[in-house]
Amino acid sequence: MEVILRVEGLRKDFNGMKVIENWSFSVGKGDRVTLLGPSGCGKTTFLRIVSGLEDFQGKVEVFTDKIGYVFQEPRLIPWKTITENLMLIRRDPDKMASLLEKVELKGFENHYPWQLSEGMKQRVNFVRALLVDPELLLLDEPFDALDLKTKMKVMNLLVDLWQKRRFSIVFVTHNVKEAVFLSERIFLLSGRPSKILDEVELKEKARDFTDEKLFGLEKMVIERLLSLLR
Ligand SMILES: Nc1ncnc2c1ncn2[C@@H]1O[C@H](COP(=O)(O)OP(=O)(O)OP(=O)(O)O)[C@@H](O)[C@H]1O
Repeated sequence: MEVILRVEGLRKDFNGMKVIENWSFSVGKGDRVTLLGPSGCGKTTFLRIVSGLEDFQGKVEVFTDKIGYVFQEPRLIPWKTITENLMLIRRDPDKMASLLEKVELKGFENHYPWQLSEGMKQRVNFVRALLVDPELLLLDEPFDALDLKTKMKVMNLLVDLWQKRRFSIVFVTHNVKEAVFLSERIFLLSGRPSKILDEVELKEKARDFTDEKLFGLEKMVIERLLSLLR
């Protein structure tokens, strides 16, 4: 397996408060991995560490500089239009137009963030991350602001793009269904200070959000989690 991210003995504390406790795992090229854990267990902190925004103890090796980061909230510059926000990342009008069309934002290029709904801004957040043709895509619970229909569209877009380009995905969330739908491997995290309790490998994949397989897989992960937390 060609590794894109290797984590060994990772620890993180903030002023003596232990957050991450001895995480070790690797993510291969083209892998889709989820870190599933409760609020406050260090999921965002981990993505910040991978992006080089946070110091830490242990070893974290990232074997690409093409990282796309979809933040939990859109983080757009309010006084710049959608086009201007995206151009800050990469000047590629064709790619930008094609991605905006895919997330149904064609026609909103010259709008300002305050003129868009939360869900629309979050879709711009996705476009911004995909614009760099990432080899490693970091997703920080980015679906919460999206209504069900839009969420399914954005997830299907991600799956389509992944099938074509086979970038690696590291998704952090507390949502079991989303984890099961978007990844093949799920690391189950404890509460803070968070440890990796177990790793679940999903041999089957659900076709879409209504596929019965999804509910079976979700149930299996929930049962595993409950047995670990007992
Ligand atoms: N810069 C910081 N200074 C001090 N404490 C911090 C800092 N950043 C995060 N923390 C603390 O570290 C812990 C983990 O935060 P983090 O945001 O990584 O959790 P999370 O798992 O992403 O939570 P959520 O699912 O609610 O987004 C929290 O207790 C948080 O208060």
